[in-house]
Amino acid sequence: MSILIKNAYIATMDKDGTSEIPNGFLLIEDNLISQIGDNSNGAADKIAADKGIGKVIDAEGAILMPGLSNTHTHLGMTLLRGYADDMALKDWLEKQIWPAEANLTAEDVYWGSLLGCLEMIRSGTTAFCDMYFFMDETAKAVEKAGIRGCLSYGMIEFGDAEKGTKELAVNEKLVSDWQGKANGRITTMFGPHAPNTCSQAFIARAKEAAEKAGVGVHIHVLETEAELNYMKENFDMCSVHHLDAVDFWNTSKVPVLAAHCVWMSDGDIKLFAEKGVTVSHNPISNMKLASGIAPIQKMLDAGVIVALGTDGCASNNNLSLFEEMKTAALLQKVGTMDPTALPAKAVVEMATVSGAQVIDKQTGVLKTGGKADMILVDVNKANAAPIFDVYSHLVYAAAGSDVKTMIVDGKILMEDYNVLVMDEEEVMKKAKECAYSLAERAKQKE
Ligand SMILES: O=c1[nH]cnc2c1ncn2[C@@H]1O[C@H](CO)[C@@H](O)[C@H]1O
Ligand SMILES: [Zn+2]
Repeated sequence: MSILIKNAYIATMDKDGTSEIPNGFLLIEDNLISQIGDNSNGAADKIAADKGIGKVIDAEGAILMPGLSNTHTHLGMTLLRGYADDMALKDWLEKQIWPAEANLTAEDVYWGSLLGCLEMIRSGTTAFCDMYFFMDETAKAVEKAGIRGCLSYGMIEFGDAEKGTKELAVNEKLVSDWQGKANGRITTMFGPHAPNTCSQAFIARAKEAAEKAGVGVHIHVLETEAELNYMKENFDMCSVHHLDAVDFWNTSKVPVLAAHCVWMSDGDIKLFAEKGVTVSHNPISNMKLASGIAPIQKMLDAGVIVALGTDGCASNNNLSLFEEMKTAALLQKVGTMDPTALPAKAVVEMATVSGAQVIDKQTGVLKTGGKADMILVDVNKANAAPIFDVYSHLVYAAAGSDVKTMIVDGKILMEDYNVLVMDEEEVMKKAKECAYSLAERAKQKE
């Protein structure tokens, strides 16, 4: 189906082309953007008539921009939203989250993932990178929801080689079953959990498997000072250098996605810049668990690719990248005591272009030939009057709930606030049932 969007304020996020078109149009044919341009001379209506376009969206009063990419999630954790708060990472995982997760079923993860997809559609996220369990279920949810998902299985090996072999087999099956499915909307990665929950040898095996399969790797790294201290005590070096010793950060064959990266030294940052690692910055989770402030401005200055992520819903507690963008900017300013740190446009780039680097390089900007993944942000709202600068509006004043329309891979998933791909009431009902029953089962086992 062809779709023509007209009268939009377009923020293309394309560094090589026109970055803003105040009265623009965009034409989608199949799943690709076939034309984008100025509409002040009424070009759109002529195209619609000439081509006999059936679907025309009048985007007067809306910003048209690339969809946002959430580069670090544990989607099934929507069920644990608010399950355990106000704790440090180690206690939070060991005393609350892992015992609860031990009771998870495939059905739980399906409804939790679908709820996550719904929340992402409603807040402008068209693509995400996930690391969790029962990933077939998340894949099915992504297939149904119509968004883009880059899925990894969270492998935790705890230095047990036999367990490691089993974990790798699970992730390998995910890759062989789902890579490229749903017209390429589903891609996969290997997900060794973290340098303090997996051995160096195991993480090296995971990287090898990823390179063999031609897919990326997704890992937590230097999230807490406790991890840094643990690595120093046991290996006399930080996580980054410990894994560099097995060439883990080499991105010449496959992308490497590192979540959190709070406790990075200047040397670590230089290494990530040279290697081309993508960092997923999760400011809200890092603040909530009091993990610290990642040196993002330093990373950007050094040339590191930095994207944004929410982390799981149990440490955030939502999936809104609009909140994440604002928090990223504010936290960096107060952390460096420099109000010029992480300006608005740089933050929007993190959430769009930079995130797309590891998910699908044909997305993340609006340009001819690119895949048609985009959103309309409603600016016919009190919090959007006036707008002097589109990036300032998106980062400091807008909210996820201002997103009114979403198109992914040329298909409309939400139009004028109506979600077209699932029964919202049913998804919320089932997810709540799963969540309360999971909590009940976890409590009984205590
Ligand atoms: O911020 C975090 N740091 C480390 N682990 C996390 C965080 N959030 C969630 N998980 C845990 O990572 C595993 C994913 O497969 C899950 O056990 C999830 O609870
Ligand atoms: Zn995480």
